Amino acid sequence: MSIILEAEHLTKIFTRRGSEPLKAVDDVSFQLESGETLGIVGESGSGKSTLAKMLTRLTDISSGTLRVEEKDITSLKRRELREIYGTIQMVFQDPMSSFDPRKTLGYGICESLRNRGMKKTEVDERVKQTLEQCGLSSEFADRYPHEVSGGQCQRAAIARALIVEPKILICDEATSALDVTIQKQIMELLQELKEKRGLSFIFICHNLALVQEFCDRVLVLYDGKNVEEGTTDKVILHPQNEYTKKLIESAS
Ligand SMILES: Nc1ncnc2c1ncn2[C@@H]1O[C@H](COP(=O)(O)OP(=O)(O)OP(=O)(O)O)[C@@H](O)[C@H]1O
Repeated sequence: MSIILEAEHLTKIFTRRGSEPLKAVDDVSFQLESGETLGIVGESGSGKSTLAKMLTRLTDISSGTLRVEEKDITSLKRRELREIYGTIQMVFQDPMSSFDPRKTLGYGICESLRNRGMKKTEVDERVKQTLEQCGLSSEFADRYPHEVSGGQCQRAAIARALIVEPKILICDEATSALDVTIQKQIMELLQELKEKRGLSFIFICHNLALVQEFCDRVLVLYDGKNVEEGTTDKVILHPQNEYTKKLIESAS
């Protein structure tokens, strides 16, 4: 297997006028293999979302190096990032707020393709196909975010991420806002996409049962630091770090 993403000593410091600088992500290093699912766990405020945003360059990196398919993307400028978004995409926790309420889901899903100058007929066909792959009929393209359920909206958000045919999907609590049955359906969809497309996943989730079911390896963040990393069974069944032990105890 080849390494598709490599984080070396990633650090994020938030500075705000009138308050002490905050190290939200502190010297985090890890590798993601092609086709692998890496879970990132940790208590609220441990830096999971900040790390996810660094990996997609939605937030700037204070120090360290980030490579995607061996290309150093640590300091790429906004306009240079378009190429990277063909490889790496993100799905957020709240699907409703990730779509513009005044635009149809179809409009939101194909935005990145339009920006690439693809023809309208081709774009429409891709939207239809991708929606169907995500378990929604093509008529959902004409609906507005408030006209669909949370689960359907998350499927549309996954379609929007997949339409550019990325290799890496970062899911930041992508099922946390959904009820248990819908959560299970979305997990099945992600599993199917993983098998069919050979996608690599970074799966941020506070539900350790889901992490255990879905992830090959787990990284534990505590106070912005990578305190433990290993295969899912090793970390969850035989944790070494005291903090990981507490995290697992509190979840069971
Ligand atoms: N834009 C920002 N400016 C300043 N501080 C921030 C910013 N974003 C996050 N933080 C701080 O960074 C730390 C890590 O936050 P982050 O959202 O990454 O944690 P998390 O593990 O994802 O938490 P949760 O599970 O609750 O979503 C927190 O102390 C948070 O207050």
